[in-house]
Amino acid sequence: MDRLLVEKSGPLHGDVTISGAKNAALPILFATLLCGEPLVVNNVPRLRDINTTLALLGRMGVDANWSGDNQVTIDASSLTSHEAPYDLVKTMRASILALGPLVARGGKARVSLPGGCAIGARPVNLHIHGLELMGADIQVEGGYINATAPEGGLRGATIFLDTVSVTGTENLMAAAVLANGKTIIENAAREPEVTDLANFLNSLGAKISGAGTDRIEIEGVKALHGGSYAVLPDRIETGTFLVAAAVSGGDVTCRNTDARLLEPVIAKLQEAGAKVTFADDWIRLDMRARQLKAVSIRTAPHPGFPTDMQAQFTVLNILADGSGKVTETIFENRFMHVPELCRMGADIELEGNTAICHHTDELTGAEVMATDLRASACLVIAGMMAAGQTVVDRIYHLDRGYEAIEKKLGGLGATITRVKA
Ligand SMILES: CC(=O)N[C@H]1[C@@H](OP(=O)(O)OP(=O)(O)OC[C@H]2O[C@@H](n3ccc(=O)[nH]c3=O)[C@H](O)[C@@H]2O)O[C@H](CO)[C@@H](O)[C@@H]1O
Ligand SMILES: C=C(OP(=O)(O)O)C(=O)O
Repeated sequence: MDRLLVEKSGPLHGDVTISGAKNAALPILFATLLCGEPLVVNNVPRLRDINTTLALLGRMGVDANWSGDNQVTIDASSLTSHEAPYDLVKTMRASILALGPLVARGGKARVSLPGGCAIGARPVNLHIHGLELMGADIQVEGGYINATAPEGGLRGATIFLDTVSVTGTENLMAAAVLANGKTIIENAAREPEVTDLANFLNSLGAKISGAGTDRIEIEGVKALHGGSYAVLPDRIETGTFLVAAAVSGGDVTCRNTDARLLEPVIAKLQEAGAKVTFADDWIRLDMRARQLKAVSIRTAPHPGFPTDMQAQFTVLNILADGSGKVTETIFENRFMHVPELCRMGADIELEGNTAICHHTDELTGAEVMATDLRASACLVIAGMMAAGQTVVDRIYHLDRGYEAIEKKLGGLGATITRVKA
């Protein structure tokens, strides 16, 4: 298993180019199952999760391949299988996004249940319930969801989501594109990645309105046509680099990104004392000669503070002056990074779903274990601020969601080496 050796860094300086968003690219790639004509998707990040998705699409008979550094070309004109098997699904929960498109286009789907993961149980009951309201017959057996569309295909329906679910909204929105009649999703997720998926599908002839609000309407169409689309920038990768710049006292400009995607994160960075400036496609954070102050955050669905930035702000707080409370409201077990940070000398008290983070004079390098994607990123940031060397193990988590993170941080002055297993 690959590991990262992270040395203590000085202030980070320079420019870093942000990749396309993993959480937009994944639903977009699965939604290509809806379309029988050729498609090109640009600004796709080179990630383990994307390769898993291409492999899954390949198993279904889709011709899906890299055709450029960050370009994927797809031909899903003939589907030869409607199954997403456990061996691939177990490595990536987002595989559940195959369910809606498969049952909408091919009339049936057999998708392995993704199971829980380090951050929580993460059930998919809302995905299943929504498809049932659209007329699908669903049986869960032997760890698989077996779904069959009714005679004549899925029917439009009004779906109230009990809980705001990002991939739940995306799965149902995608399925509704080829359903007969109108579907309304109430209490829909408003994340920018949901809007990006809607924009992609509309560019192929879908009729979706209201994406980005909590009420999405989809008027079903008979078929989608081919086209090309560029995935939006990764707001979580951007936020991770901004936090790394802030804790190091540096001056970093993130390019190929969009500040409008990061309003809650930028607001907290400014509250923490950072100078943040931005224009259309860049964000600069300047922390030189400024004092870092702890901030309290509470995760919430968009436009609230993103849970995917929670671990990074936990590190920010332990390195800042004062104490800050980090409250996690989305996932029941998303503090696995806390014991690892404490092994590096952090002073954090866990009380239920709140981590109370106190200023720590100096972190010390240690051998730490990455438990999930954002926890891994937070351990890399902590390692750059710790005396001596930090060894981050199990970085396959990191490779799921960050494109060449050690190279990008290296370009800003960090010393991080990947050791191949
Ligand atoms: C690939 C992708 O886009 N992943 C993101 C997506 O995950 P994901 O879409 O899996 O997360 P959800 O928005 O669905 O989860 C939100 C909450 O709803 C619960 N829930 C969800 C579905 C369901 O059927 N029943 C149910 O109870 C979950 O357990 C969780 O407590 O949104 C999360 C919340 O912003 C992010 O952390 C993930 O990075
Ligand atoms: C939790 C995340 O991803 P996933 O839903 O793919 O596990 C994440 O991107 O932080």
